[in-house]
Formats: sequence, structure tokens, C-alpha cells
Amino acid sequence: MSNVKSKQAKPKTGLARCMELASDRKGLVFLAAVLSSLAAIASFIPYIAVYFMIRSIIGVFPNLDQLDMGAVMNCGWMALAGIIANILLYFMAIFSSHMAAFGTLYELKVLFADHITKIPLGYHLTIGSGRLRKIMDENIESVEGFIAHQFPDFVASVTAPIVMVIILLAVDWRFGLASLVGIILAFVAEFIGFGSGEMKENMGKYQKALEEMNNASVEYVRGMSVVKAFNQTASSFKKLKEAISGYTEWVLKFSLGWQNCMPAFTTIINNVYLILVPVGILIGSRTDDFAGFSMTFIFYLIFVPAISGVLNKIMYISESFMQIDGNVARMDEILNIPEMPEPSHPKKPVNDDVVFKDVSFSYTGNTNEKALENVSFTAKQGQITAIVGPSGGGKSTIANLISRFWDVSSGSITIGGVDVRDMSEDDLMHHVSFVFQDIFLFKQSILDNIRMGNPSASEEQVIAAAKAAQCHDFISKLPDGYHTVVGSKGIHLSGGERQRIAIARAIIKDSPIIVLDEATAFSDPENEYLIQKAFEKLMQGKTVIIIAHRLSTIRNADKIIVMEKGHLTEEGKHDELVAAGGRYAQMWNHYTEAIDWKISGKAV
Ligand SMILES: Nc1ncnc2c1ncn2[C@@H]1O[C@H](COP(=O)(O)OP(=O)(O)OP(=O)(O)O)[C@@H](O)[C@H]1O
Repeated sequence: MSNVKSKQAKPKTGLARCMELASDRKGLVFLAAVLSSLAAIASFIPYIAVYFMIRSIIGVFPNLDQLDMGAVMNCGWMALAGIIANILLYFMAIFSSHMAAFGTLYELKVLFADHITKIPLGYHLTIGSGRLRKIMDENIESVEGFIAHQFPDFVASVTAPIVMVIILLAVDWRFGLASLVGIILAFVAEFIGFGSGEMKENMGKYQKALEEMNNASVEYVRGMSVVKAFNQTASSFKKLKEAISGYTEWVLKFSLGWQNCMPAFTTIINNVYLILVPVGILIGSRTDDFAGFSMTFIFYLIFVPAISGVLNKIMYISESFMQIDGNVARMDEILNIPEMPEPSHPKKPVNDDVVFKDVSFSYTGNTNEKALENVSFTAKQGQITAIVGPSGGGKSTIANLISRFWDVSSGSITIGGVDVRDMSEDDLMHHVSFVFQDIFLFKQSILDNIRMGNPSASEEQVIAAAKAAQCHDFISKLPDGYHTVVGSKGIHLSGGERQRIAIARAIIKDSPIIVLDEATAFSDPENEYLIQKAFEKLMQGKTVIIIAHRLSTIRNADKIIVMEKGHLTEEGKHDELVAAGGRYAQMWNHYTEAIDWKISGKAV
């Protein structure tokens, strides 16, 4: 991987960053720039040819029979050659720039895809898939568009005005200056419109708001069932509503920012004769050589409209420059997330004890907002350690840190005596299996979904795991059995069935450590019974860390730890903790009261 694509790139302008990204293809980019400039220069040739043609005609007027037809024809050919040269040179420029752009895009996408698999998994939870998709699809694609189109046009928009100014001043400096006034005014209007810091900032905010709206829309669509179930509307989904309002605000600010400059710019470039004609009248009324004057004046009348084309191009390029600045900044924001460091000499755990030692962690990097503070406990090999506590206590954070979704801020987590940061990613993933509440099934066959836990497993092994996870019966009843594709032909799996498939996945993975997030609610007692049975199979002989929501399931746990506001407040077996009369005892009393209430409520 080239240094140029280093992910720690400092903030740069979009142009500089795109050039850096394409630096492996400098030759092609340079060729595109040269060809594009030549194309722009060639585009002036027809105007000059037409001028010479008219000059030949006026030179003999009214005696047209003295007209040198050869010279006139040559002018015609010259105009045609200019047009063809412009087309060919521009085609070759675009061809070269596309060659450079496609190669760069390919590498960038591979780099980005590789990078997002190496950043801490926790970032995926916070960045959001809508935003990542937009960056991958739109922001990175725009780098390709910029190198392929806007860069050659940008070079042409620098060289063309220079050549144009030289021609304008060389033929007659007075008409030249008169023509330049329009160009300068147009540039001023454009600079006010697009070049101001405020507009750049608005463009950045508009792009960001678009991203947030994307993210919120994806989330809204995903959570549609919940929104509907609670009889809510899109406008009541606060996040989406706010994202749409934010987008509306910035798109309006950005668009309205143009409202004065755009008409000014358009008026100027469409009225290029505004100053030229009065100057022409002034000079013409005082000249002794009227024939010479009229030739020159005609030249300017023919040539000056070419200015509009050049200035129009510059305007669109200015807009794309603002966009690319924001696009590469957002891409670099992700590329600059440090990758999870991999140990150079990975160590192997000697057993499957999981030990938290003085672990503190903050999601924000702000040490005042700790999600965990000085948490120490040991989950012994082959034992069940349950984590309980009120919402926000830090239970999921503990689970996430074990598999390095994030790295601890201080302290250490070891597996079999080895800090998880000193284990290779493969080894760590091999050692730990997760079963979360939020289960993701791919649109693939159930067989492949279970096999995800162990890609080399045979069909028989998959079926054995499914049997252990209590899902064989319902899978067998599906139209294509294990080969039924999830989500196809109206196949719908219940929450409990999905959870059992996830358990089958973990069973087939057969890692020695299981981190389990017990589901908070089961739809029916039968499902609950089956899931419990599946859990029991999964937990057999493993080191289990279970985030428990119903205290009945953990009565027999070897150890229970109570988490409150990021602190481990109690630790022990069920009976010990109940006897201690602390927070756990209080929770247990509430729990048994609730059960009693349910039973007596049923009896009434
Ligand atoms: N991705 C995140 N970014 C920032 N803060 C977070 C993130 N995830 C959790 N937190 C914060 O960390 C603290 C601990 O949260 P955690 O999810 O670990 O609690 P929990 O005990 O699992 O809660 P619950 O039972 O509701 O799932 C909370 O204050 C929470 O707001």
C-alpha cells in the first residue's frame, strides 16, 4: 500500500488530497492536464479563423470577385481543425484522467473496505451503516468524478483564461482591457458566491446534514415495525425529524447564499459586450484608420463571447471544489480512525479465565464520563459469571470490551493470563463467541447462516448444532429445510427462532468463552423453554459471562457481579448476596414480589 494513501493524512484541500490519492498515476494525471489545456486553447481557434475569414471578405468588399477563395477556404479548414482538435484533445484528456481515476477509485475502495474491518468494532455501532454507505458510495465515488472530470476542467479553466487574456491584450490593449472588466467582475461575483468561508462552511454543514438524514432514514426504515407498532408516524420519529429539519436548514442556507451572486454572475457573462461596445464607439468615433479599427473591433465582437463558455466552466468547477473538500474530509474522518493495533508477537492464552483488572473505560475519551471505573473481577474457566444491575450500569460495556469492540482506557482484560491486546485478532475471535439480543441473519440459506460460526463445518455438523440449539424441528418444517433462504418466499422467523439460530451458530463455533446477552422478553413460554434449553447446551463446559435480565436464570451461577453506574458494587453467589442484604438482595426481593404478583394475578 502506497504511503500516499496513508490514513493519517492531515487535513488538506480536496484538490490536494485527490492529487495525493492519484499520485501513483501522476503520468496519466499530468497528461490529462496538458491535453485538457491544449483542448481549451484549440477551442479558441475557430473564433480566430472566423475572424480571418471575415477580414478577407471585408478587405475586398464590395468587390467580392477579388476575394481570395483559397484563403477563405483555409480559414474554414482552420476552424474545422480547431473544432476537431478540441474534441480529440479533450477526449484523450478525459480518457487519461479516467484511467487514473478508475485505478485510484479501485485502490481507495479496497483501502477503505480494509480499513473499516480493522477499526475497533465499536465504531461501527456509533458511525451508523447509513453514514458508512454514503461515504463508501458517494464521497469516495466523488473522488473518481473529481479526478476524471473536474481536474482536467480545472486545469483548462486556469490555462484558457491566461491564453485568452494574452490574446485579448495582444491584439488591441484598449479593447482587451474593456473585455477584461467583464471577466474581472464575473470573478468577483463568483468569489463572493462560492469562495467565501461562510459558503464553504455552509456547504460542509449541508453535506453533513445530508449524511445525518441518510443515517436517520436507514434507522427509520429498519425500525419501521416498532414505529408502526406504537402507531407513530415518520414525524414522530425524533431523530429523523431533526435530521430532515437540519438538512432543510442547511440546504436553504447554502442555496440562498447563491441568490445574489448567481444572477450577478449570469448577467455579467451574458452581457460581455456591455463595456466593449461603448469603448468601440468611443475609439471608432476618434480613429483615422476606420478600416483597421473595424477589423479589430470585429475580432473582439467574435472572440469575446468565448469568455462566457470559459467562465461558465469555472463556475461549475468552483462548486465541485467545495463539494470535494467536504467529501474527502468526511472520507478522511473515517480513514483517520486508528486501526486496532495488532500485536507483533501475539501470545496464546494458557487457559480460559477472563480477568478484568482495574478496568476503566470512557466512550468519549473524556475521563469524567466513565462507562466503567476500576472494575476488577475474574470469570473462572468453566464457570458461569452473571452480570446484573440497572440500565446504564455498564453490563454491555463489559461484554463489548472482552472482544475488543473498544480497548480499555486503563487497566487490563486478560484471557488465560494474556492481555486481549496481545492476542491476535483471529485467536481472540476464536476464543470468544457472542450471542446478542439483536440478531443479524444474512439473506442466505439457514445452513450458511449457522455455518457462519464455522465455515468448514459439514452439513451434518450444522444439523447437530441446530438440534442442540432446539431449532431442528422448525427448520425441518420450512419449504427447503436447511436450504431455505432467510427472508425469501415470505419466510419469516420469530425472534425466538432467530435467537436459537444464533445459538446454533455459537454452538458450531465451539469457542471456550461465551458472552451471552440474555433476551429481555420472550414471546411465549414454549419459546422461552426452548431457548433456555439451547443456552444450557451452549454453556456446557464453557467459561460463560452472561448479562442477565431475569434473576431466576442465574440463581445457580458460580458468580454474580452487580454493576451500578460503571462500578462493580457487589460480587458473590446468589445466597451470599441475598444474605448480605445489599443491592442484589433488593433486586431479588423486587423480582420475587413481581413473580408473586403475577401468580396471584393469574389466580384471581
Ligand atoms: N456507544 C456508546 N457511546 C457513548 N456512550 C455509551 C455507548 N454505549 C453505552 N454508553 C454509555 O455507557 C454507559 C454504560 O452503558 P451500558 O450499555 O454498558 O449499560 P448496560 O448496563 O448494558 O445498560 P442496559 O441494561 O440498558 O443495556 C451508559 O451511561 C451509556 O449511556
